[in-house]
Amino acid sequence: MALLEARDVVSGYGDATILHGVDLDANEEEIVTIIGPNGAGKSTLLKAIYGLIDCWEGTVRFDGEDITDRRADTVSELGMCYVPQRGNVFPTLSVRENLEMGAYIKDEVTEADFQEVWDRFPILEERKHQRAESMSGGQQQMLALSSALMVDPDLLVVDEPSAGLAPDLVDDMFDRLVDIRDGTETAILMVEQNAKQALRVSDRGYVLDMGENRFEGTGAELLESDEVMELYLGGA
Ligand SMILES: Nc1ncnc2c1ncn2[C@@H]1O[C@H](COP(=O)(O)OP(=O)(O)OP(=O)(O)O)[C@@H](O)[C@H]1O
Repeated sequence: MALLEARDVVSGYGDATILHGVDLDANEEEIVTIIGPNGAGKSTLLKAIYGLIDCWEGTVRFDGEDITDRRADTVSELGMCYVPQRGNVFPTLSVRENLEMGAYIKDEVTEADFQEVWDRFPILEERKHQRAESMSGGQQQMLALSSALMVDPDLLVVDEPSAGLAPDLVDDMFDRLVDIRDGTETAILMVEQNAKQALRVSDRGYVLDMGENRFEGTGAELLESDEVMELYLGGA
């Protein structure tokens, strides 16, 4: 059984149906990337999985449990954390305070928890007393990921980890996601616009278009598919 199983998910906003019966799996310790055109429903799918919007039809199971109708905060307690694309840090709090907020569902935060973050992202230790808003986009993204990791999730759901990064920092961000997966055994489900670069580090990927599954396969299979390349990856 997969760690995450979304089946026939139908969802949207108001009376607009955006997802028309989408399927998606993520296995333990996998990096899974959803790609597709603007407006395809990628972010909406993450929100429906995590419980930020309702699933109108279909089911979402996580770690064997039906979470279809669970609210996002209770999904976090089960071990799934979500990092949105925007507004993912508390701007006026310091780096350290942000990490404390990230760990809110833990009974106790130890210095060892912080040390893990400092070891992974030394820049965050250097800036631990600075306000989050004073850091670069990439540093804030590292902080957002680190805050989510404070509760040792089994699955990290990330909406566009490379958003707003300078092009030469994008591959570095993906390498860091691989390090996180390898170092913490956390599976990662992400949506990405930098599709080719994301698929290179992904175990598996999905192409979503107009709220429907179009293609799925290993990262390498999608990159090698002429059709996917032509239609969704901007040609060879
Ligand atoms: N809060 C909302 N209320 C109403 N419609 C929304 C809302 N959020 C998104 N939509 C609409 O849902 C559709 C899918 O949006 P979504 O953000 O899921 O697409 P996406 O594939 O993530 O796109 P992008 O790659 O551009 O971020 C779009 O038509 C969008 O306008």
